[in-house]
Amino acid sequence: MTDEVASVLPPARTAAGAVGLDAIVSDPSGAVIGLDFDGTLSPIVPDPASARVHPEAPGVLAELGPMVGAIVVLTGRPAAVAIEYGASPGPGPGLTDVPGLVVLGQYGAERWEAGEVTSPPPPRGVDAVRGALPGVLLSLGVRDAYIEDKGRALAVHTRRSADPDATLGALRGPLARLAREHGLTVEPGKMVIELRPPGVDKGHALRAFLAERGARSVLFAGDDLGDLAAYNAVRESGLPGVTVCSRSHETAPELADRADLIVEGPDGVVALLRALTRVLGKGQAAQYG
Ligand SMILES: O=P(O)(O)OC[C@H]1O[C@H](O[C@H]2O[C@H](CO)[C@@H](O)[C@H](O)[C@H]2O)[C@H](O)[C@@H](O)[C@@H]1O
Repeated sequence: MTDEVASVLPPARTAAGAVGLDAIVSDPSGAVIGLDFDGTLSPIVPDPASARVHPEAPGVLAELGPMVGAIVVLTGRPAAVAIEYGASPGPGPGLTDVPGLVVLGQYGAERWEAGEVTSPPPPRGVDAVRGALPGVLLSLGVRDAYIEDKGRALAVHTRRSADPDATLGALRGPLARLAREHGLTVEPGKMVIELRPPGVDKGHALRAFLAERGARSVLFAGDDLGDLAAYNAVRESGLPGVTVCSRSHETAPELADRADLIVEGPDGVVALLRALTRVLGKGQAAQYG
């Protein structure tokens, strides 16, 4: 990496991360840029339905898209919801304006691409859990948790409860039992416990996407426990790769410990993507100018 590039891009904290950044900069058409949605592209807010993409993210991604192999959003949200919440509130671009964007939703079970969503039908256990969940919460005396119905998964949020941590603690065991009884798995996250079908995670999803695109390098940015599987996929791929932690006061220590690069929340992610766009734009100008 030249001194000029190094002065624009934030430095990696690990040797593997430095190799990954080098590979992306020197051969951008082989790079896959993977991004989580909530907490990474979209600031965390109390009401899950009010989350919206960082206003500058789609514009930066729209510039970066043609410079790299692919940009993929890997999220626990339904793919169509990430697209909806990724819309521009004003005249600027939204996520649908990012050239070639793919969104892998519900931890990789769903795919949005070129305006089309593909999604397998939810397993029967999800219906059973949907029916049982309100009664389970009532039996535990939990009246202030919020159930987010994602079609093929149900997320129980405690961020707006009177005591979010205590409520989360009280729910952990019973929700794990409920999930087990109906063949589902539990996905813990920031003030949320999700009951979802097993068999996919962000690691599977990223591995398959890297193979599909014949990736030669990879960067993945995330902020929560569900993103660790994608961090594993970056390392296990054997490709030069960079794991990025979008940090906040509620980031689990494992995320920051295992990240090659730490940035401060979605603002930091956007700044990193902008720096990458600048560096790659200069490279292209030098090549063709
Ligand atoms: O994989 P992600 O894109 O990070 O999605 C993970 C979960 O994110 C959402 O919940 C989180 O963000 C909410 C809005 O900022 C916040 O209120 C909540 O406390 C966070 O856990 C989403 O609601 C879930 O469905 C996603 O699975």
